[in-house]
Amino acid sequence: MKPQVDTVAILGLGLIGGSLAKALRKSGFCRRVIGYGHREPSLRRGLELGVIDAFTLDLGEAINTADIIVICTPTLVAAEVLGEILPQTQAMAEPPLITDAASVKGSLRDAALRICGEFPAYLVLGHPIAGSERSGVEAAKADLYNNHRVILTPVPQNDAAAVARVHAMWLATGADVVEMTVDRHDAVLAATSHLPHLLAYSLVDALAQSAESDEIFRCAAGGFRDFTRIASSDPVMWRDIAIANRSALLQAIDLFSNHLGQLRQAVSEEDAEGLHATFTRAKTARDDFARILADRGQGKPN
Ligand SMILES: NC(=O)C1=CN([C@@H]2O[C@H](COP(=O)(O)OP(=O)(O)OC[C@H]3O[C@@H](n4cnc5c(N)ncnc54)[C@H](O)[C@@H]3O)[C@@H](O)[C@H]2O)C=CC1
Ligand SMILES: O=C(O)C(=O)Cc1ccc(O)cc1
Repeated sequence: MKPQVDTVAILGLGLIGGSLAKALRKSGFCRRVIGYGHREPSLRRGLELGVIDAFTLDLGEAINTADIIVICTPTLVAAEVLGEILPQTQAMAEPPLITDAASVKGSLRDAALRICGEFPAYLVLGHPIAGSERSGVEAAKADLYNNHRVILTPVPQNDAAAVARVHAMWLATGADVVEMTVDRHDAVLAATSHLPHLLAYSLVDALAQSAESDEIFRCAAGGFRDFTRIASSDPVMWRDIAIANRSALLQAIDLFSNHLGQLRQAVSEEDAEGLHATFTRAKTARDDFARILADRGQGKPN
């Protein structure tokens, strides 16, 4: 691909930023990818691994040299980083395009409004729906976003050319790019991602604290492993997500608690018909979901 921009700067070179850097370098979307962060060792490691072309510990340098800045730090840090960047870019005649990969969008939209008064045309919020329970630049993979969704959440104040450029950047990684409102994004992700992580952490924590925990974990089967894989995810990342998306997450928790309460009652009353109906509905929905994933090339249809 002929380079569409000169420099992309990745702020926070971990799994998500490192994977984006690798994918962009492989695709040729930009001439070079630079890393910025507060920890030199992981940036140096990124350079050794060929994830980035260069790095800087100077935020001003990253802002002044990049055409696109992608914030890939934990969610609450991303709002702080916007607080450092936007006062500088607001004073520039031709500010770089700014985007991000954080898992919650409303908290960043609100931070941008607080900092700038009105939403900057050149800030396009986004979220790749791809990742894993692993973190850090060592886990970065060039094909992480291939055949995965990226959700952009443009607002009316956005410049259409800025949105198109972020769209093109993610397309270059092999992703399928869709658009959604900020609030819809946060409600959907609360239900499909933030609640499942909370449940996995909760189940593992509850069992780990019980007196028989050693025996429970020794005897657990594949279903327990599948259900709890995401409880190995980074606690800082998920603490930030739970706080940043608390309002939508509380609604998802309440919906789920209510449903679990009904299932509890069905078990207690030996309501075989009710249990069977619930499990059948869920199996049909899960089988449909598995087929959607298989059609997108993301797994087997089961
Ligand atoms: N891990 C996943 O599966 C996914 C994560 N996300 C979101 O992407 C973002 C990054 O997640 P990961 O790459 O998994 O985390 P990570 O822990 O692998 O990487 C985060 C990076 O940010 C750096 N960092 C922390 N504070 C910083 C600061 N003040 N200034 C500059 N750099 C700083 C860290 O040193 C680290 O290199 C998070 O907002 C997360 O919610 C989005 C989709 C999937
Ligand atoms: O590990 C998994 O299965 C995930 O669910 C990855 C993930 C984590 C956070 C996101 O905001 C999006 C995707």
